[in-house]
Amino acid sequence: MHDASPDTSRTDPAAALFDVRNVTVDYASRGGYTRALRDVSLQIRPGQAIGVIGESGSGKTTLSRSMLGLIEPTRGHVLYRGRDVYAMGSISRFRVLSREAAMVFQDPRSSLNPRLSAGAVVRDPLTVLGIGTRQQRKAKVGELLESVGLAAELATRPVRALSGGQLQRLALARALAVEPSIIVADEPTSALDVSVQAQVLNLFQQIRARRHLALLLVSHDVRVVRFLADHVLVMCDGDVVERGATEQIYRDPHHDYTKALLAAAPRLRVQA
Ligand SMILES: Nc1ncnc2c1ncn2[C@@H]1O[C@H](COP(=O)(O)OP(=O)(O)OP(=O)(O)O)[C@@H](O)[C@H]1O
Repeated sequence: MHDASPDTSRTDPAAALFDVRNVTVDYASRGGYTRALRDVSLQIRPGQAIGVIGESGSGKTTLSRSMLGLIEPTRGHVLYRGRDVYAMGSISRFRVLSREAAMVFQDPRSSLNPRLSAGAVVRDPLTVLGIGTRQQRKAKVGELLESVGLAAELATRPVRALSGGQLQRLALARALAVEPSIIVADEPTSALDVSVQAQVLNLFQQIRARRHLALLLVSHDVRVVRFLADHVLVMCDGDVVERGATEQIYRDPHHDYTKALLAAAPRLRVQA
């Protein structure tokens, strides 16, 4: 395996946010099982952006979900700041991970409740986790909307009245509400029009830099990963076949699968 990354695994585990150790996930299927992940290890440190690329079915989503406490590994361990996620009770697992690791999904139209107002969407995680007083939550919603480039007045608008780009900004504001250490984004721009994809990618980049946020970015779109991630994991049929610093992998891929994946991708134009 080509491993150009000095800090994705094996190095000082105490400093990692996530430390995924030899995780295997099997799904039961009729007459047997599907091995979605095979002995996968990785570490994510504060502020680090890791991209996971691979074709459909390669195990990207299973990896991110197992890190978020949603799919228990068949073998191996997921540690968050040194604590084994699946050794915690389900309530502490929820409390720790929902405060520390926030998700942004592919399609905000299906992940956000269309009947809620934009403000309620952002306020919800604060209310559920009991963060701040009512007044503090209200003020924070306005700040969060503005931090993702949405006018604070949008707080009263229903979700269904917002555009795709506005919705993904809203999803990011919701994710930021709990002041997480890491954002886990699964195909965050693939449901958006091409014209707004670049804006949303730029926003992710700015917010990450401003808040020193770590990012786990799952995408089949290798251009998106190149733009946002410092390190890349290349997955094929549940295996990590290559990993390393993004530019190194993109300029000099070693594995045939990575070469094919990169060769198939068109160029992405993002204004800096
Ligand atoms: N709930 C499930 N039950 C059974 N098999 C599953 C389940 N979820 C995923 N799989 C299988 O596990 C493998 C990995 O799937 P996964 O969704 O993690 O891949 P992916 O790379 O995220 O794909 P995509 O880009 O299409 O979302 C695939 O073979 C898939 O069919």
